[in-house]
Amino acid sequence: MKVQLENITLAYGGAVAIDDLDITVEDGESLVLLGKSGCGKTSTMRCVAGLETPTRGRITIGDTVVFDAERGVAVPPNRRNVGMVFQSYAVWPHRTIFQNVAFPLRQQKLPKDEIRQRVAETLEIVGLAEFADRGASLLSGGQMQRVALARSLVMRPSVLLLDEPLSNLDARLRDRLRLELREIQQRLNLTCVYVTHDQSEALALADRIALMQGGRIVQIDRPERIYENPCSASVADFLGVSNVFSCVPRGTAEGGSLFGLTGHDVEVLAQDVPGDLDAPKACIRPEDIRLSGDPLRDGNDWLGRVEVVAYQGASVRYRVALKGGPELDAVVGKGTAPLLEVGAQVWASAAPSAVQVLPSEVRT
Ligand SMILES: Nc1ncnc2c1ncn2[C@@H]1O[C@H](COP(=O)(O)OP(=O)(O)OP(=O)(O)O)[C@@H](O)[C@H]1O
Repeated sequence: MKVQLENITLAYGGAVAIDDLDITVEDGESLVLLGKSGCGKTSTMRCVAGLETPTRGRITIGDTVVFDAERGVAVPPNRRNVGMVFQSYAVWPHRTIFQNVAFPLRQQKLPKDEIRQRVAETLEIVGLAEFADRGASLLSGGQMQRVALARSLVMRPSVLLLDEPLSNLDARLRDRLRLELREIQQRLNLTCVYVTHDQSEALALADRIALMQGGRIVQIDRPERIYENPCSASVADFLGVSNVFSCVPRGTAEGGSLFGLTGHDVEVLAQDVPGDLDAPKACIRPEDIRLSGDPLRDGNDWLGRVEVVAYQGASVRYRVALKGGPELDAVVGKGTAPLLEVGAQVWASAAPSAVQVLPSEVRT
């Protein structure tokens, strides 16, 4: 079901945690709230669930207004039909998986047959069908999180809220469950709001990402668009663009605008730079840097020395100290170039279209 937040403001004492927020989550959409610790992600989610009372604004789920500060409407959490999954699993260890998942349906006093059928269906969805009678204390972290997910799904919620549900799991399991979650969300056409501070999780799970800073949304868009067109250097930095440099304009040159990197002798040529930028920064994604023995002569070529080589399996990550300039990160796909050694002299090159000159921050 569609979820709409209008002008939501939430203050704890005098401190504003959410500042006049407007978001619409479309029916069947997975919206990820992404941002640094303390930017207001969890508070936003708790407002939707009814666990916090905003100071101002209105929240609508489907056609029902569940909160309206002006009209004094505040539907209690248990009547909003909102499912929640947290970082801590909150699974009862002394009960079986079946009992854990059946619990909310028993609370609703549904007939036994219906409970059995709905729990079985839900365990099938999360891949735990054959574990129904197992004691929950015998489960791994990943299985526990699946039980927690099943316990929410079994209620057939209008919207599912997930707050860093994978952060207690090890990296491999997190990767696997991330894909499983996305598959379940898409198959069931679930409306989801997912909170994370992990940009790769956000990119993988979102139909749209809402990037939050200081209780406000600074950019909201599809993952590929927000990654390719961040609105500010701080958003680019947060999304993993590790080459972000302060710069000053040096006029135009053939093929674009020229910028000098502050504190260095290096210049960069960039395309499509908006005029009059406040505290401009040049941002270059590591995968857009090419390393080779010769200059490529298509815009930007900088001579450098390989300082660090980190083999990552599918790719190799290099740190290159530019002559007279800063260090650059470059990610080179497996098999696209011979492996370089620490100390090697290389040319680092980037097309002007790969250099984005952005304001340091955007005000909303
Ligand atoms: N119960 C509370 N009382 C007072 N201040 C709070 C309370 N809960 C949150 N805050 C403050 O509100 C702001 C937003 O917190 P929130 O938990 O929503 O951020 P977050 O983005 O989810 O962070 P994290 O990723 O660390 O969970 C923070 O400054 C936080 O310190």
